[in-house]
Amino acid sequence: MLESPHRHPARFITFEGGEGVGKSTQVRRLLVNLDRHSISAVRTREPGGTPKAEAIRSFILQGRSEAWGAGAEAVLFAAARLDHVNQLIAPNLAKGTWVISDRFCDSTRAYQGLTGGVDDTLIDALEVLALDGHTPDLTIVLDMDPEIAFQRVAQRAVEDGLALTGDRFEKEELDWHKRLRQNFIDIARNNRDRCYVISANQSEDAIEQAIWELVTDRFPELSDGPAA
Ligand SMILES: Nc1ncnc2c1ncn2[C@@H]1O[C@H](COP(=O)(O)OP(=O)(O)O)[C@@H](O)[C@H]1O
Ligand SMILES: Cc1cn([C@H]2C[C@H](O)[C@@H](COP(=O)(O)OP(=O)(O)O)O2)c(=O)[nH]c1=O
Repeated sequence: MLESPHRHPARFITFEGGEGVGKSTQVRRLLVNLDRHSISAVRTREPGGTPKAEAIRSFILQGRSEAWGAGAEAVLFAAARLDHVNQLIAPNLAKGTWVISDRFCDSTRAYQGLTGGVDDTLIDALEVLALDGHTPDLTIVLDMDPEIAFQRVAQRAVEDGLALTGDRFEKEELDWHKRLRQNFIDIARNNRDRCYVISANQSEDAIEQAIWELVTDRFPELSDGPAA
């Protein structure tokens, strides 16, 4: 494997959590901070990230797979992930570029597994298949009350003059989102070496700072300061 200019392997970081907790916002901010430290990084998302995976994303989020059930959907998310790993994640890491993904495998475990009732055995097997050894080096779980997250999303839609339509999963009831929140906490507890929970109920700047402290603590090569 090639190494980054800092002579450390490129890192793979994922963001997880419920709807509207600020994942995309913080992924963008992390990219800016990495750039300031001369780390080359790509931003990606799931489901999606490659043309084939984006095709699966549209199919699922438009609700066309809903009748197939959570098990088949878990397989579809994994099929998208397999392409994403093979075509984007692995090649970038191999050439020394960090990869920052807005959602990854923990979303399948939280949504289709713990919430959708798909058996752990299938979720585990799909994870082995799709990741092909590319377990994230760090997973940041953004955590907050879903009611507040929805208010943020609604507020922004009003400000932008947009209708609040919502995809398949955004249309679920509040209780469903509360269970989902707990699922992400449980996943983090079961993967303490990889997952860190950060409160998303803070200003964007405060969350960014908490994430940067975590990332620099985890990857000491970043503490060298910005490259000249
Ligand atoms: N810390 C924050 N405080 C207030 N609003 C926020 C914060 N972070 C993000 N937002 C706003 O909340 C909405 C959802 O954020 P977004 O990053 O798209 O979340 P996600 O990717 O988790 O769905 C956006 O309108 C965004 O501007
Ligand atoms: C990656 C992944 C996403 N999802 C769901 C979570 C979201 O509801 C949706 C992705 O839509 P997206 O618009 O990216 O949601 P958000 O902005 O909240 O991150 O797909 C799964 O159910 N399983 C998965 O494996």
